[in-house]
Formats: sequence, C-alpha cells, structure tokens
Amino acid sequence: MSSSSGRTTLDVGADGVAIITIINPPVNSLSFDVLYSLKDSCEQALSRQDVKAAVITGAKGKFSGGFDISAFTKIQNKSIQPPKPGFVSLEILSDVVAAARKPFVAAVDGLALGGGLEVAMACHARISTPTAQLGLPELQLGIIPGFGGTQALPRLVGIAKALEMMLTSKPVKGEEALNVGLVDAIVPPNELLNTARRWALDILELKKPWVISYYKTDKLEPLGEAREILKFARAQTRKRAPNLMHPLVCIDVIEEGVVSGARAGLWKEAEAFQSLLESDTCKSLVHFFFAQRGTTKVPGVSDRGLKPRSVKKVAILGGGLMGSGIATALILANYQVILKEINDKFLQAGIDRVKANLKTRVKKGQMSPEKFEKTIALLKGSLDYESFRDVDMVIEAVIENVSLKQQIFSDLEKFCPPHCILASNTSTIDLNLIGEKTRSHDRIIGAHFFSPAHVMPLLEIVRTPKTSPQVIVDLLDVGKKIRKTPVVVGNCTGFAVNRMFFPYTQAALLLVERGTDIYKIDKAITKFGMPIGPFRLCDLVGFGVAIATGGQFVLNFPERTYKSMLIPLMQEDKRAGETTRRGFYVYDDKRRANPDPEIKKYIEKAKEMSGAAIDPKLTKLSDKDIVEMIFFPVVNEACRVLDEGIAVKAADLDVSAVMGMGFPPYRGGLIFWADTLGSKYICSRLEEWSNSYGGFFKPCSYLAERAAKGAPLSQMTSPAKSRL
Ligand SMILES: C[C@H](O)CC(=O)SCCNC(=O)CCNC(=O)[C@H](O)C(C)(C)COP(=O)(O)OP(=O)(O)OC[C@H]1O[C@@H](n2cnc3c(N)ncnc32)[C@H](O)[C@@H]1OP(=O)(O)O
Repeated sequence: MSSSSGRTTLDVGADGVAIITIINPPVNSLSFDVLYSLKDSCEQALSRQDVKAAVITGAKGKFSGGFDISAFTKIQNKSIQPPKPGFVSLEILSDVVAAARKPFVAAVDGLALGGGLEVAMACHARISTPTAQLGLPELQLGIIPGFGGTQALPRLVGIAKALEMMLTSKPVKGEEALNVGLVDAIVPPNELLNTARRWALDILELKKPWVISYYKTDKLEPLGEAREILKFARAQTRKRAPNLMHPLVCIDVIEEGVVSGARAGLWKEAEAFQSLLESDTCKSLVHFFFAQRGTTKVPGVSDRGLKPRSVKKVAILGGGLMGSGIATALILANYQVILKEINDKFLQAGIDRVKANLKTRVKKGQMSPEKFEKTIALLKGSLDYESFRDVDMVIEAVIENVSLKQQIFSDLEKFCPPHCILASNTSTIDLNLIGEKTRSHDRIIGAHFFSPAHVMPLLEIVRTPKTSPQVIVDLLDVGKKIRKTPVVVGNCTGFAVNRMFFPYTQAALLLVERGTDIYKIDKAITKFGMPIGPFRLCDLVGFGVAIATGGQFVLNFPERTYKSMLIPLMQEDKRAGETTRRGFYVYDDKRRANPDPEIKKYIEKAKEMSGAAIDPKLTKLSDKDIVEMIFFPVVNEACRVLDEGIAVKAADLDVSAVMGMGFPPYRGGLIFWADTLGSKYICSRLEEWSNSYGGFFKPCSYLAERAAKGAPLSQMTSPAKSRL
C-alpha cells in the first residue's frame, strides 16, 4: 500500500472509543488503499478488547470527498482491476460497519460527498458541523451512488428528498441535514470529536438509539405514494435529460430497495454501478471533471511557485451590461468595487443594473435582504480616476473602440498604482493594440467574461507574450474566488470560444441556403444536447452582435468564411432577433419561439445573392448528418486554435466548449467527443463536403496530420506554434 494513495489510522482513547481517521489529501478521497485500510481499522476496532465503540472521521477538517475519481479512469482503461461488485457496499459498509456489535458514529466536518457520505450513513449515528456539506453528487459523473447511498439516503431522509439530492447532485449543509434527518446533531468543529465519542458511548449504554440506516423504514413514504413519487421523478428526468440513462437507472435502483428491501437494493446498486462505470457518459463526465480542474495548470505559469497577490479593490470601467455583470460577480465574492462611468446618468444606470442583478437573487430566496445591503455597500460609483489610486485591478468594459481603449489604458497607467493589474474585457480587439500607448505591457491582460457575467461560469484569461506570469496567477486566483472556471488563452481574434462559435453559425447558414430546414437544424442540435440551436441562439444574442462579430471573422479569416447575407437581409427588415420579437422565429408575449413560414422569402433572397443552389441531399439530412455538418467545422476551428497555441491543451477547449458554448458535458467536451468519432472519420467527411461545398469545410493541417496518422486530436505531438 503506497502512502500517497491514502490510509486510515486508528487511535484508541482512554474512554475506549477508537477514532478511525481517513487520511488522503487534499480531500480524503476513498482510494482502494483507503477502503482496504478502512475495512482493516473497522475490523480491528471490532476485535480489540479495549475498544467499546468507534468514531469515523476525516483528517484536517474534511470527512471525505468520496470515492477516488481518478480510479475510475484506471478501471476503465483496465490498468487496475476493481474488486467484485458489492465489496464496499455489502462486505465493508453493510456487513462490517452497519452490522457491527459495537456502535459506530461518523464525525463529519467539511465534506462528506459521494462515497464519503455513504461511509457516514453506514454508521449508527452522524454528528456534523453546521458548515459541513453532505451530498451524493455521483450522477454528475455519469454513475449512481455505489457504496449503498441509493438505499441508505431514502431511508434516512425519505424518498422525495433523497431523489432531489441525488438527481440534482446538490449537497445540503449541516443545518438542513439535521432538519431532514441525515445527521443526528450539529456542533461546532471544536466539539465535534468529543460529542461523537460521547454519542457512541451513549448508544452503547442505550441512552441513544442504535440505528441501522438500511433497516430504517419510518421515513420511507408508503408504497403507493412512493411509486407516484418515483413515477413523477422518471417523467421529469426524461424531460430534463433525454440523452441520459443513468438518472433513470438510479430511480430503478431506489425502487428496488423500497419494494424488495435494502439488501436486494444494494445488490442491484452494485451491478448497476459496475456497468455504468463503463459507459461513455461516465468516461466523458470523468474526463470533464479533471479537465475543469486542469485549466489552472498552465505550463510556464502555475509551475513557477508564484503565489497570487492579494486583490482587494477592483475598478470597473463601464457600467453597461458587461461592466455591471462583472461588478456583480466581484461584490458577490466580497471584493470592493469602484464602477466608473462618464456621466451621472450612465453611472446610475450601471449601479441600478447591479442592484437588479442582486435583487433577482433576493427574489429567488438565494440572498437575504441584509446580505443584499452588505453586498451592495461594497460598490461605489465614480466619474473620475481619483479613486483609482489604491486599486489592485482594473477591468475595462467599455464599447469595442480601439482609440477609446488606448486612451483609457494610457490614463490608467497614470492613475493606478504600479502593481495594479490592467485588464480588458474586449472580445475582439488585440490586447497589444490596446496597450500600445503604455509601457505596462507586462500587466495588461484580457479578462473575457460571457454575458450575463455574474451567471456564466467561464472566464477567458487572455495573455500576450508580454503578460507576466504573476499577473496571470493573480487573475486565475480572482477567477476562482468569483467562482468562474478560468481558461488561459492566447491573444487572437475571438480567442477560443468565439473562434469555435464562428463556424457553428456559418455552417448552419450554409446548410439553410442549400435547402436544409432552419427548424430541423435547431431541433437536431438541441436533440444532440445543446441548450438551443444556432438560429435560436442568433435570435437570443441579437443580429447586431451576430453581424458585428461575424464581420471580425470575415476580416481576419476570409479564406474560410461562408458569406451569407441572410442575417443582414432580415435585419434590414427590422427582424433583429428576440428583442424585436422577430428573428428566425417569431416570439409571443411569453417569449415563446414559434417557427415563421415568412422566413423562406429571406432565404430565397440570400440564395440569389450568394448563388447557392438547393442540393437535394441537404434537404433530407438525418439528425446525425446535421450534427456532423455543424460541429465538424467547429472541431476543425478548434484544431487551428490548438495548432496556433491559443489554447495550451485540448482539455481546455473541452471546458471552453461546455462552459462557453453550452456543449453537453456528458459528451466530454468538443475535442473529447471528436476523438470518440476519430480524426480519420472527421477529416474524410470534411474533405467530402469541401469538394462539394467549398473551402469552408477544408480540414486544417493539424486535423489532416492527425487523421493521416490515425492519432487523436487531443494529442499535441509537437509543441504548438505558440503565439504566447
Ligand atoms: C462509489 C461512490 O458512490 C462514488 C463516488 O464517491 S464518486 C465521487 C463523489 N464525489 C464527488 O463527486 C466530489 C468531487 N469533488 C468535488 O466536488 C470538489 O473537488 C470538492 C467539493 C470535493 C472540493 O472542491 P474544491 O475545494 O474547489 O477543490 P477542487 O479543486 O475541486 O479539488 C481539489 C483537488 O482534489 C481532487 N479531488 C476532489 N475530489 C476528488 C475525488 N473524489 N477523487 C479524486 N480527486 C478528487 C481534485 O481533482 C483536485 O485535484 P488537483 O488539485 O490535483 O486539481
């Protein structure tokens, strides 16, 4: 057993209570070594004469973050052999811990997630701290709880609450855990161990109940009601996640336990867990879990031992939609923010936007009125730069105008302290150009948020070759604190996300001008798992934005642009998307989108202008063909982004696609998905379309090279032609 993959320790106190501690930093995950050691420690506690009862806890204030997720990949690629089904749930947790002749109590602080909570639920009682987080988030990984959670949780908290916790993967905090019956008491962290050991002795002395979670039935709804709840959950799940099997499997497994008893349920759970582990969904979601955590690991930046500097006060220039959204995200994370505008009217409008963003939270019950007051007090307005003298970071979020930005950055250099990070939220303009009139290139960086900035989870951190690693490390830290997933990218038109979005819309326009139905395209794309199709998306962002960003690409990448006049033609006719209630769809009072037959007239005109002819093959494309014809050009562009060194690794583009474009995470992200289809296949299809429909589809050299070798696209063999 290697110490690096964790262990448990056993210490017996003078009171005869054995403290079993899970130790596997950073989150005390349950590796196989930990699990074998846990079994060992529990058996020792049971066999030793000097032990009367046991408490299971986790080292350094964390009970356990659950089963070691990295072991999933090892099982999937057969580099380790998993123990037989039911080894943990039945042989250890049910038959050793729950069935023990001595009381076991879990002392939970920090995290008890997945397998961690399942260990705690096998104990005869649970004591937690108020801030502890308890949950079964396994469904997020494409599996179901596999250490008995599907059976224990419904018996402790009822089927309805258990389903909610499992299907949403959301943990509950100590207080709620107590209210729903998941824990027996909450105490401050410094009293946790003592309370737990006393509780264990009380159980032994029959002063507290000796409860075996798997045999508990008082919280289970009566069978008829249970069946109704399960039926409703199935219907909701089918609607919400039509492409996913595992949530339905989870419901089936819960039902088995309710109908046939927990033992039967545990067996069904063990078998289902084993087979789901091999599913593509699990492989994709596990990849995505690590990809998300890998974005902060940037070669040449995060490996230099640099510590993030403290950022306390941030100034934002521009109180428009983006600026106010960014301000909201920052004050929500307790940063002091100065919002600067050019006049009182704009400033007030900006502050009002921030207030409205927070009030939406109050309305939804996510923020108390007191917290609202405290949070908004962190925001100060300003019309000049005087208050910028002690800011640690500035984020410029004004309109996309080069000379205006240049002027702003040269002013910032004069007013801000020398350590201050100078960030721009530009989505199109070259950062070198923005900083041209300064001598501060080392502290100029892009902080590209996605709208609405306080909601969207992605932050593109854009560096130039001159941006200092320290400034990148600082912004990575701010990104984490405001709960964004930061992806570090190089400086180019569109960075990573917009570069990938560009061919997405373009491919859709090309198909429509050659006979594919607009609504069929949107349907096929949403069926694939995107939240909305390309045309519904254009309506949502508005044609003004679509034309402006499209224009940037035409300018920069003319050789691979499909020039369609469809959107400009519609805009001329005052159909500019959802805000005008007419775009590719017409919108009713409730913002419901309905297809519009009138659209044909614009398509006809656009076809005349581009000279495109109807292709009978394209009028009857299957859903699969539509998905491929829209997404393979996106994959092709992503390959160029990798080749140019704009992104440092393929997994970063997976995260960007999921968090910036809405690509389904259960497909692992764009490049991961592409690799499941194979570079050869993608390249040959692009070549075929390139011959029929032009250079827009032409595979780039990165893709063609990998296809020739049969290599995966994620494999970056030679160092990228870095622009960094
Ligand atoms: C059989 C069972 O039913 C199956 C299971 O238990 S499946 C696992 C269920 N548990 C989970 O899904 C929890 C997953 N983890 C998380 O949600 C979050 O990591 C957390 C809430 C525990 C901590 O979040 P946070 O403090 O932001 O730290 P975060 O950066 O995510 O994680 C810290 C490190 O721990 C690792 N880690 C976290 N949970 C892990 C786990 N269960 N297994 C292996 N590694 C894990 C992360 O990869 C990261 O590693 P890195 O520093 O090398 O990148």
